Amino acid sequence: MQQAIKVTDSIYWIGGNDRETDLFEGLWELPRGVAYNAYFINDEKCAIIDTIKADKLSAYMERLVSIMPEGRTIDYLVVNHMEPDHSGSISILRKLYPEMKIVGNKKTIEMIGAFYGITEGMIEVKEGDVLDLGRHKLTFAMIPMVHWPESMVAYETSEKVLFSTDAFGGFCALEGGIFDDELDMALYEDETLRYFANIVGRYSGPAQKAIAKVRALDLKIICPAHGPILRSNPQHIVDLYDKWSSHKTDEGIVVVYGSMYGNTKFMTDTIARAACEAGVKDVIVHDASRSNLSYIVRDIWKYRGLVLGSCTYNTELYPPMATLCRALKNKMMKNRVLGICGSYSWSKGALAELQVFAEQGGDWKLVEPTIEVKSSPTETDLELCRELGRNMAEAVKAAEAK
Ligand SMILES: Cc1cc2nc3c(=O)[nH]c(=O)nc-3n(C[C@H](O)[C@H](O)[C@H](O)COP(=O)(O)O)c2cc1C
Repeated sequence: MQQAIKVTDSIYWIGGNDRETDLFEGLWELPRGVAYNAYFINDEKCAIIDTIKADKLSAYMERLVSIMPEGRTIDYLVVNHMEPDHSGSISILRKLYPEMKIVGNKKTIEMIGAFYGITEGMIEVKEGDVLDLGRHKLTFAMIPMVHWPESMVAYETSEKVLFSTDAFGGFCALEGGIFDDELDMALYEDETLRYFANIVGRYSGPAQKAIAKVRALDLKIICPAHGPILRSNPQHIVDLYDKWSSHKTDEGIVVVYGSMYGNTKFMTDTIARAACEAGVKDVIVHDASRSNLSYIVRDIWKYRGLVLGSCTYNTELYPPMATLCRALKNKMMKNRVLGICGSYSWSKGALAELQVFAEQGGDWKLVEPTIEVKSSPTETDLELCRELGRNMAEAVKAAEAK
């Protein structure tokens, strides 16, 4: 039977690792899996923080019963977030522990009714309310839109533990270790950024408000809903989320191309080479057709510069490039520099759409020249590509100097 893992003398991890789901939310690749964290607090009253995705319930239940004291029941289920990777087992838990009170805010309670048809046995909490378990006391704070409207966190005052829901979480199953000091956190950081950029990034404004609340707490341990538990240096993850949600970027350029026969790729490779020759070390090239969108968005979130190059396809932007532009617009990114180029053979189309994206797709400073090539780039076109590469390099360096 799977065992609960001790976080403190009375708090236990009862979550599960998912290495079977290929795509998180049906979209984002999970080559290293994902963890759904949930916690049990043993006190005069027993409480659970969150449930788990329904098909991972068996590991969760094994861990729970491994630590449940004899003759006790679950008094409270705290629901910090209603996304079904955390809420998916509420109905079964309620059947197993019919006396268990479900604790959530007004929006949580509405959602529990809508998702699971449960309307009885709820405790509604508001900002600052305290749930008394005995020695442990949970104080609730609302963090709407990090990641859903009902998202909230619970801070346990006696042990200074924050149950932070999706905030400060990341992709990657917990590989043996579950605490930051048991793992090579450098490996987890990329997956945490990929999670942030794709799941939370759009809600950077709300994330900043949540971070301001967290900064006011005396913190010993952060227990997020995904990714490692942060106990050796919990401030580090807060600093990372703060950096990413305030749109602070590293010096570097992401180059993404959409190309069927290599002509547009020739242009973007030329731009990438010129940027490198102009002194930018981090130049990352993605093929929009082949890189999973989540990796492209992760890298774009990290670096200040972005170059988009697309061929024209049936009068429009090449479809994977259109998908990327749409995703980036949705993210409402700020403080970035952008270079664009396009190719066509008769009607044009791609570059015009990239120009619209440059104007309406976020806070992008357009770097000249924009380049449009008929079929295959000439030496004159390639010289313009080199110029764009050099100008991009200058722009990302100048932005850093500010
Ligand atoms: C299926 C297909 C559809 C295309 N549709 C258009 C189009 O509507 N208008 C246009 O000007 N060129 C169109 N083109 C031409 C390409 O955009 C052009 O040849 C471009 O240089 C190809 O770039 P690539 O080598 O990077 O794929 C199309 C090409 C293909 C293969």
